[in-house]
Amino acid sequence: MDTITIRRPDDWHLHLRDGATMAAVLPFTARQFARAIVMPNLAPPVTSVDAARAYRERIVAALPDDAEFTPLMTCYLTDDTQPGEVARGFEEGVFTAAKLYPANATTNSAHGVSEVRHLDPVFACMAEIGMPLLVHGEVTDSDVDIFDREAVFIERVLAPLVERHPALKLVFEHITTEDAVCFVESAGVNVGATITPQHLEINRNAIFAGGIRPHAYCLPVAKREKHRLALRKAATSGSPKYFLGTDSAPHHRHLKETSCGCAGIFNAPHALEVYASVFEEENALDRLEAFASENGPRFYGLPLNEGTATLVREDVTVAEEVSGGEAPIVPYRAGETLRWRLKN
Ligand SMILES: NC(=O)N[C@@H](CC(=O)O)C(=O)O
Ligand SMILES: [Zn+2]
Ligand SMILES: [Zn+2]
Repeated sequence: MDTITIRRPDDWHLHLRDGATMAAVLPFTARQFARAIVMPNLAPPVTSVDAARAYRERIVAALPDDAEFTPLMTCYLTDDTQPGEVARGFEEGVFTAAKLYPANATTNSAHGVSEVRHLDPVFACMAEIGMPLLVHGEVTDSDVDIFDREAVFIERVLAPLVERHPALKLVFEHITTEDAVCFVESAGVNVGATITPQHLEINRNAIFAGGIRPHAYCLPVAKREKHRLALRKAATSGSPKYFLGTDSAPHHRHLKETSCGCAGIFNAPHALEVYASVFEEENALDRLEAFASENGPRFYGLPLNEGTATLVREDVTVAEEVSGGEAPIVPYRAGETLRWRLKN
């Protein structure tokens, strides 16, 4: 098989940033995906219906003329979030979901939630109206080893949360461990997960291959090989619980290549091609469409896209860097050759 045509895919986890950076990175995603769940971790974060509406307008205004792309907005939950604001945003079609960042877990999460249980009234309201909760699943205690933060989060925060709100639609975002796969498997149909291209391709060795590799660093950090294998198995299993979420997280080159580099991998330019290679390596190309284009909208209760995307078996070399507005950004697998090319 040298060509694959699938229903046009969506990205269920994306960072677009704002301003000139957003305008520079947006065309990459609009070329690959019909819709994307846009993360709200701007500075300051998107915590209100008005802020999300304004951000959505800035994104739409920055789209290339020929783009067919719909941004789906999210509400950043803080200790002060009121159920009424979240519900109003959902009912007015501004918020598609709400995002839970444990305070200080990742980029721009200083305003995140300090005690998850305190937001139970918000979660109860979301369960009632069928609004999905998206979770960055890592504890932040400095005494927990960074490679254990996802597994400990499941035990201390996520399992109790799901038990308290059994009907809540919940997406465990960018899962990186076998523990997360086991948790998702054991939970009800209302619990799903996104999986990034990099966590299917690299394990933690990639961060230290011959020296320190800032462009392989994201959060949650890549784990041991056995976890990568569990993620590949889950993504390609055909289970409707797993769907495509790139977590493309652009940071300018100088903010990655420095003594304290930012977390985040910019994979938007070739995310679909990378997923296709993974599915091919797992002999599961026939399941790529479900993962990329069907499981996400079905979980969210949104219509499937009408158009198609075609991948051809042709080498494509990833750029060494791309323009990121004020400064360049280094894409995932910069300078390397990929085996599939998205045609359009
Ligand atoms: N994934 C990352 O490493 N970084 C993301 C935040 C996030 O998704 O946790 C970012 O906004 O840069
Ligand atoms: Zn995250
Ligand atoms: Zn993210």
